[in-house]
Amino acid sequence: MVEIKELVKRYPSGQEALKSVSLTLKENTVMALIGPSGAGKSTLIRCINRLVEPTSGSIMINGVNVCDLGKKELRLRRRKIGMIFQEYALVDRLTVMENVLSGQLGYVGFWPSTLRRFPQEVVTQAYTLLERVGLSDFVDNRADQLSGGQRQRVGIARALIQNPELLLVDEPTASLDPKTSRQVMRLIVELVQERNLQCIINIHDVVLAKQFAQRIVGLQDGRIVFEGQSADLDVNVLNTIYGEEDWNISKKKKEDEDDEADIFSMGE
Ligand SMILES: Nc1ncnc2c1ncn2[C@@H]1O[C@H](COP(=O)(O)OP(=O)(O)OP(=O)(O)O)[C@@H](O)[C@H]1O
Repeated sequence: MVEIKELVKRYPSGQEALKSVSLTLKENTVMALIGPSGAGKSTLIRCINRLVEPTSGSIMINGVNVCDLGKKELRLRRRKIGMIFQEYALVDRLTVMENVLSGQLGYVGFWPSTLRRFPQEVVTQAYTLLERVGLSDFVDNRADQLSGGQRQRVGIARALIQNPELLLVDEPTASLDPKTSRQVMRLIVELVQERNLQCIINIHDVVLAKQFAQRIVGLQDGRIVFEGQSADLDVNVLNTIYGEEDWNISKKKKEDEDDEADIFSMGE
């Protein structure tokens, strides 16, 4: 379980990106963080594994307050937190297999120059994960030979090889086409369920958030302005989070024109 209490982040510039944020996340749950640009979503995700240092408050992950951890303890704890980034953060010149194995470096402790230096069970686990994410035919391909969707799948396998308890996912679909975005979101949700993980996804696409996350947290100007189930995410809630907008109409309607599709009811 993740329990965040009264989390504040003030950057040295004086910008208060998080203003007393509190939330709880249980196992087997995907939580989507939505909100306008600058609301504090990335800051919140990065505070959880202390890539950004919180100013005050507490972040309990399975009973441990990560804000209290010293350098060494933090390094150990981070092994239990998988991170999936927007731009994949793969090493282009390495193969798919080497990129996945690099997720284990926290455990192995140094960069083994050949696969043979990784314990056999780790290499076997990497093969199993690559099969699970649909990349068994690309094991030896260089990362820069892959499509965006395939690269994101490598990123997912790399995060999972550390056997994390918590997955932090930052804009996983930002550079992907709509179909690939859905496939990546579906894969993440399935893996969270299969492995009984907790998962927080920072995502701009509210339709994907509504379709794939169970819980939604809406941030605005560093504060939570909505927390609920995805079914509760309706036009009124969108107005609260992003400000007034006619979410279903793309242009002014002529009198005799048919109603436009209700984009936001997709998948309901
Ligand atoms: N390193 C930094 N130093 C100073 N201010 C920062 C820093 N990083 C972010 N901020 C500020 O903190 C606020 C929250 O930024 P953050 O990136 O967390 O928002 P976000 O919701 O993730 O935005 P986006 O959706 O555009 O990525 C913004 O006002 C931003 O300018």
